[in-house]
Amino acid sequence: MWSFIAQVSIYGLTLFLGAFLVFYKWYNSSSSSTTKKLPPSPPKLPVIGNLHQLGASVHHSFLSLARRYGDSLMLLHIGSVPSLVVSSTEAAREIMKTHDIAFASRPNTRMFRAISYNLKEITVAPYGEYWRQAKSILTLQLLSNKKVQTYNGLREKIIAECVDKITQCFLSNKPADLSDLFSSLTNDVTCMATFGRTYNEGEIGRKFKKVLQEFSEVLGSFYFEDSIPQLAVVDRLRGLSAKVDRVAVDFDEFLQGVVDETIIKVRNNSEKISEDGVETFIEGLLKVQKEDIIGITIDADVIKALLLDAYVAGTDTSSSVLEWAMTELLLHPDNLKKVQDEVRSILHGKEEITDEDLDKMIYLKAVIMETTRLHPPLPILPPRVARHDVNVMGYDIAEGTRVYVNVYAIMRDPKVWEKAEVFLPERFLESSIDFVRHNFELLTFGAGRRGCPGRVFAMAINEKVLATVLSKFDWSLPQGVTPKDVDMNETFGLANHRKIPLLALGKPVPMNGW
Ligand code: HEM
Repeated sequence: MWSFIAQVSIYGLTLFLGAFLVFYKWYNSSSSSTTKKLPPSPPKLPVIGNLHQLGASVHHSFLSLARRYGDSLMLLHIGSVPSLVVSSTEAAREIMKTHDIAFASRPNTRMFRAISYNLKEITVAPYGEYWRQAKSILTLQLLSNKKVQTYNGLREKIIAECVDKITQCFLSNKPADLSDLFSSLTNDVTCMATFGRTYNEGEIGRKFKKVLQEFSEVLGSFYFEDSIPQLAVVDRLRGLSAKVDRVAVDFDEFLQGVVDETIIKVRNNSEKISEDGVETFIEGLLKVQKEDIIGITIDADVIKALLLDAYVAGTDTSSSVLEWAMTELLLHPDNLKKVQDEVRSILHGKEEITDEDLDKMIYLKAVIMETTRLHPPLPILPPRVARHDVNVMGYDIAEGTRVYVNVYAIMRDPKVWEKAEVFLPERFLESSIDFVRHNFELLTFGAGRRGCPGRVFAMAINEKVLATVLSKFDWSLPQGVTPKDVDMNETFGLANHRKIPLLALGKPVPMNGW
C-alpha cells in the first residue's frame, strides 16, 4: 500500500517537475524573445520573478546580482513588476539628468496610498502640479536657508541637553549610548521645528513611539499585493494589510491631535506657538491654508501629509549620519584626532558655534561626506517609475518600470573611488565633489527633480552636533572594547542604522583650558 502511494507520488512529482521546467523555459525565453532590447537580467522564476534572489539587505543583493548580470543597468522582476536596478554613475546620470522628467514619478502602490493620505506625501506623490506645489511649500515654510537659520536657538538648546546627558554618563562611569542619544536629538529638533513641541513624555509620548515603530515596520515589510497581486491573500493572512491600515489610522489620529492643539494655541494666543518664538512648520502651513493663494487645495489631509513628510523624511536619516560618523571616527583614531584638532582650533575654547565657524570646518564636512559615502542613510533611493517608454543607454525601458538607484553600489564603485572600501575623508579635501557639486558619484541626497529638499536643514543639525561633541569631549570605545569588536552590521528602519547601538565614552574637556 505504502509503496503504491510512494510510486504514485514519485510519478506525480516527476510529471509536475517536467511541466514546471517546460513552463520555466518557455517563460524565460518568451520574455526575452521580443524585438525590444532589454537590459541584462538574471533568469527569473514564474510568479515570483527574481524575488528569491533578494535577501534581507536588498542593496547588498542588488550589488551582488549587478556584478554578475549588469553593473550599470540590470532588469529584474520583483514578482510581476519589471524593476530596473541602476548601479553606476553613468546610468544614474541618465536616469536623474538626461531622462529626469521621464523618471520623475513614484510608483502608485497600495502600501503608499494607505500610509500617505492617498499619495499626498511629497515623497510618494506622482509627478505633477500637486507634487510641485507641495514641495515648494515644504521648502519655503521649513527648509529654506532663511528658515533653517531661525531654528538656530532651538537646535542649540537641544544639543546642550544631549551634552548634559553624555556628561552624566561619564560621571556615572558609564558609556553613552550614542545611537539612542542622536536619535532623541534629531527627533526633538524635527518635532520642535515642525510641531512646536516634543512628544517624549507620558501617554502621548508612548503612543507616538509605538506608532513610529509600527510605521517603520510596515515600510520595511514586503507587501505582496504591490508586486505579486495573485498572492495578496498572503498579506491578509499574516495580518499585514490590517496592520498597514491600522498604522495609517493611528498616525492620522496623532497628527490630527497636533493640528487641533496648534489651532487652539494660535487662536488663544495669536502669538507664535513655539517657546522660542520661531514660526513652526505647522503654523506656516496653517497660514498658507488661510491665505489660499497657491494653486492647490490645502485641506486637512494635505496638512497632515506634509507634517508626516517633514517628520519621517528628516529624523532617522539625520541620526543615521551622526551614528555612523562617530562609529567611523572611533574606529579611526587618526581621523578622530585630525577632526578634533580642526574643530578645537577654530573654536579656540569658545562655547558657541556659529555658522561662520562651521563654514571653516572643512575636514568635518569631509568626514560627514565620507561617512555617507560608506553608509548612506538611504542606500537605495525611493523608487521612481518610468512615465512612458524610454530608451536608456541603448536599452528599451517600458512605461511603468520601477527604478531602483542603488547609491550604496555607486558610492563604493572602485571604478570611481580609489580605495573605495576605506574610510578616507581626505579624498574630499582636494576634490570638486561635494553634496551639491557632484557628477552623480555622491548621491546621499539623490538628485534631479525628486532630489531631497532637506539637505540644508539636515546638515545644519549634523555639523553642529558633531562639532559640539568633538569639541566638548575626548572620545574612546568603552573599556575592553577594541575596534575589531565593533559590530558594523546594519539594520533598516526608516533609514540605515547600526544593528547594535554605538556605545562610547565621552570624557568632558574643560573649555577654559584653551
Ligand atoms: C541626512 C539627512 C537626509 C538624507 C540623507 C536624505 C536623503 C534623501 C534622499 C536620498 C531622498 C530621495 C531623493 C531622490 O529620489 O533622488 C530624499 C527625498 C526627500 N527628502 Fe530627504 N534626506 C535627509 C533629510 C531630510 C529632511 C531633514 C527633510 C525634511 C524635513 C527631507 C525631506 C525629503 C523629502 C520631502 C523628499 C522627497 C522628495 C521628492 O520625492 O520630491 N529630507 N531624501
